Amino acid sequence: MTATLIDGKARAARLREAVSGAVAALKADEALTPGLAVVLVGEDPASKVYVANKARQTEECGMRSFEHRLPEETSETDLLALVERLNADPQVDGILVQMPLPGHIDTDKVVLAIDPAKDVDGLHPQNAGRIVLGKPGLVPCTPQGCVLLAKEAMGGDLSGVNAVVLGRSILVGKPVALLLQNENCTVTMVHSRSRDIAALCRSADLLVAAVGRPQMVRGDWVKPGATVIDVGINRVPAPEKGEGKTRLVGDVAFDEAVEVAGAITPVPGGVGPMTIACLLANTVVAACQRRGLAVPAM
Ligand SMILES: Nc1nc(=O)c2c([nH]1)NC[C@@H]1CN(c3ccc(C(=O)N[C@@H](CCC(=O)O)C(=O)O)cc3)C=[N+]21
Repeated sequence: MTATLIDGKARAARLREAVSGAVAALKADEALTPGLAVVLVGEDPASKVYVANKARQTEECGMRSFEHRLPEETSETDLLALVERLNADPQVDGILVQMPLPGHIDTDKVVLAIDPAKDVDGLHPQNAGRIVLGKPGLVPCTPQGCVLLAKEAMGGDLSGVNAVVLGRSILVGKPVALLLQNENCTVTMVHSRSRDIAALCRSADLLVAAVGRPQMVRGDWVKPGATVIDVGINRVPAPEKGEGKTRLVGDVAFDEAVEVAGAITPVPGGVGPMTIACLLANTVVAACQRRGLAVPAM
């Protein structure tokens, strides 16, 4: 038995189509063009690629993209001043400050400075708190993408599903667990101090792997027929492709898990593309909520 592949690329393309439709309607009915500002500090090559992809897809959906590339040695004061300018700019509906920031900048301070109404990353404590309370707000993109892919694979309704979230990071594990609880799953959080991690994972009908350890989840950690969402994007050496080459692998040993699972996300082409699509959707949500407009279905 081999698992069904959950096509994150296709699901993300569908979400972007919905975003494009919503943007077209906002332009026609409200003379409103949502805008997303992305801030990149420094020269990290992977971050540069992501930021370029975000800008391109923002424009493809009919929105405005504002890119701010700052040198590595930018001071915290200057970055905070830019965030304040973007907070005050009426053309900017969403603000994303690409992580990780250089070591001399206090990331928490920067996140706190972003207007929660423009926090399309969903990282501000006010938005994190709204998830805890089960209230609508701006939901972090990768966790939202995980939920959408799980729903796609499990017939649209996650009520009563036994879900295990491996990893408890602020960026993914914790918010995914909260979102799944809001979807009426029974959620177990598994982390480095958990006892018998493999057995806990094997109890899951929905397993979300978000630990950042390449191929940690083995085939025999997966319950036969389970849905597996692999959040990991790890670059590992690939000598078989040639000297110095690398490839992307997830937190799941895909070749093993695909033989056991009912459905599984590939890496690449799984959660990654959903993250960016959810960012675009959040920009539309932010643009509408800020103006008291109804948020379109996407
Ligand atoms: N404030 C902030 N928000 C973020 O959401 C954020 C961030 N900082 N810093 C970096 C991480 C990483 N991230 C990814 C998004 C899409 C792919 C993606 O589309 N990946 C493709 C493959 C890309 C490749 O080939 O390298 C895939 O999985 O198919 C990956 C990684 C967002 N991040």
